[in-house]
Amino acid sequence: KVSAGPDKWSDNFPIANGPRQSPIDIVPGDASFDGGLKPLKLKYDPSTCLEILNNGHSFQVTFVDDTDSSTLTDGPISGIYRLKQFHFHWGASDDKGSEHTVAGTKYPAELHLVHWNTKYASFGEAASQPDGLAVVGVFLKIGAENANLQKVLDVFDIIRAKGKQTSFANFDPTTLLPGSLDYWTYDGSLTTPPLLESVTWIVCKEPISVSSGQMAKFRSLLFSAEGEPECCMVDNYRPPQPLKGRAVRASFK
Ligand SMILES: CC#CCOc1ccc(CNS(N)(=O)=O)cc1
Ligand SMILES: [Zn+2]
Repeated sequence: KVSAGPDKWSDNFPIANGPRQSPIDIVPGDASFDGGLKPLKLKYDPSTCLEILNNGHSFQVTFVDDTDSSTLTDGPISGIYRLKQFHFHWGASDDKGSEHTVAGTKYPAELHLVHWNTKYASFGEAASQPDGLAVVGVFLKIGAENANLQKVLDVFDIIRAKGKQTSFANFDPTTLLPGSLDYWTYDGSLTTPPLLESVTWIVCKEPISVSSGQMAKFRSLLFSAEGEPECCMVDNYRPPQPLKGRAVRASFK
């Protein structure tokens, strides 16, 4: 059975209409440069990479998060946030797919690296706190084939259907980051249910490349489980939500 789309989420998750929902349209001209923002410090240990899973609304690569081996520090946050997983959002065609937009521009896909604040005992505990999570967003732009991304796409045949997972070791998410770590940051939420308003968003200005053929591979995944009518996993992005007076800060001029 296909789950209800973003317009229906407020039925079960009233926070969908809350004051700090994500994603948003980032308008560079409205962002204020903040010289107090530190450079992002991302330190990932490939040996913490565990498995890759089709969870029915995206695919995610999960990490062992019982030590401070893969962390996000500095940037707009204080303390240590541990990498839990990364996943993507994409469209049915190259003209859409990202969750955040930049002055109305949609990218074909967006990478999310999800981290939780170690001042809390676990991801689940952190996810219910206003400073509990930090998600680094990276846009994908059509261009050269991305060899690092290809390592992830190469296991898609094994996780094609909802609920399928396979071990996935020694992958370094650093290889999916752009050359510049200039970013915009604002207070937001998870973009999928439970839509919790616990995310410090950190959206990189510079996209990484993906080829059109690689985007087609994303679209070969299924929302449906084995034995169900096949439903291609596409358009798994939430559209931009009202800013409701929030400030968007830029780490760069
Ligand atoms: C509490 C809870 C829970 C489920 O954990 C997640 C983790 C990531 C996400 C994806 N959210 S996003 N797109 O904002 O990174 C949703 C639920
Ligand atoms: Zn996401």
